[in-house]
Amino acid sequence: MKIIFAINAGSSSLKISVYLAEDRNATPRQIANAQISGLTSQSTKLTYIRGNESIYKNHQVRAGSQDDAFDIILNSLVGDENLDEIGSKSDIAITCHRIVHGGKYESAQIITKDTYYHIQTLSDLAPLHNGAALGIVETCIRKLPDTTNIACFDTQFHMSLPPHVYTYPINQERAQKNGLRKYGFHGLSYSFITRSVAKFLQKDVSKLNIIALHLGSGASACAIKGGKSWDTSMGLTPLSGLPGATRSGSVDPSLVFHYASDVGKLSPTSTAKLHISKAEEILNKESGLSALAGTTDFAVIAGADRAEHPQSALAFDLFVDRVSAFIGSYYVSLEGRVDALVFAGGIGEKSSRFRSAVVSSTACLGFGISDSANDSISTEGSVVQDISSEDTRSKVLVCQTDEQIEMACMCASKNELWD
Ligand SMILES: Nc1ncnc2c1ncn2[C@@H]1O[C@H](COP(=O)(O)OP(=O)(O)O)[C@@H](O)[C@H]1O
Ligand SMILES: CC(=O)OP(=O)(O)O
Ligand SMILES: [Mg+2]
Repeated sequence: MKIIFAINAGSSSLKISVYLAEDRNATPRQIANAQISGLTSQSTKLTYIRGNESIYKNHQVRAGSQDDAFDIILNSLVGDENLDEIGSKSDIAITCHRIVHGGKYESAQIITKDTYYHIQTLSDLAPLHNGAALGIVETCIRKLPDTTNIACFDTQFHMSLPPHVYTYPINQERAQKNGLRKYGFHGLSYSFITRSVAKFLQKDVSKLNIIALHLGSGASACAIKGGKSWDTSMGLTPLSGLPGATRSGSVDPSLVFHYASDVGKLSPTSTAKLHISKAEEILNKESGLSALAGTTDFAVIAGADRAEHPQSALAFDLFVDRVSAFIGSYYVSLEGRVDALVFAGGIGEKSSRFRSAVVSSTACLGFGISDSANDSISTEGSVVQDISSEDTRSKVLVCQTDEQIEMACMCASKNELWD
């Protein structure tokens, strides 16, 4: 029996789930889940569930960074006298970390000095993520000396992208030398979505074709063909593709040169560990929905009165337009053989208004939803919920994605951790 900590440092949230793993063949059982959300907004909130009991729901806390959030959650979990399975920090046998950029790693890696330094060299390619996640890895090495740290990569699921999709039309010698290609992210989520939707539709994973949308603070789309990633909207870094809470998504690459005279300089928040230019800072942290609507909270954007808040209406319409364009593109690249369109991530799971707008703008592809099913999605309900209308050509589903259980399963099945 082992206790597994699964840590998911997103760009606006920190989510930690705790599992008990009986042996390498059993699915780890969740015993607690804690998350701090709103790290890019003024109000950070803690939600903590032990077993089936809600201990805190949207409880205001002060956390300015992923590091602060980690300290709060670790203290809540280890300090909880009623969480019987954890007597002390040394009970935590395995800690898995979601590392957004894993370069060419094809499987989860036990974190040694070498893997740590390699992941650090990739930090410039995931400026909102790798550095923050490595900060938490360092804290775990210091505060949980008995745990084995494992890196689980967002990029792994996309290793199946075909060459004509992952190649950029640039000098190929330079591309290969510098690893300049489409990597794709949110892979732990897409891997979970693929397994869960195949089970829901009672289809063999290897025969499943879906268009999946992971729409959170970072947003991406993925065409999944025969259960494998076939195309995805993020690229070398998580900046390209769809706009995010603070990210521009794809823009004309020349825009950077027209923005301001000093965009090529290092930004003031650049450090010895992370070299981020002013241009990268603007496009990653000062753009996206927040630049248009003045908030990163999509519930506020979707709920705003269109006449009174035209900026929110613009942000909403622009996001619908960009998401719909990827659905159209992926529908074609899957040759119209699409079992389901799947919504996931904070926005995909919680905004019925957004799902409705996207499905109506892609109705020409045969997608249709039932308004009553769409309005009654419950985040406490089943993992996959069906919102399709009777006459839809492909199913339209909502999946409560879970990157933490994906990591816990990946790690629990590693033989070397049980020997
Ligand atoms: N009730 C809601 N309606 C619409 N959007 C929501 C709601 N609650 C949260 N969100 C959006 O979900 C996003 C967070 O999604 P999540 O996938 O948890 O983020 P992260 O990218 O940090 O992992 C926030 O940017 C917020 O705008
Ligand atoms: C890759 C990425 O953008 O992740 P998140 O949405 O969790 O910030
Ligand atoms: Mg996320």
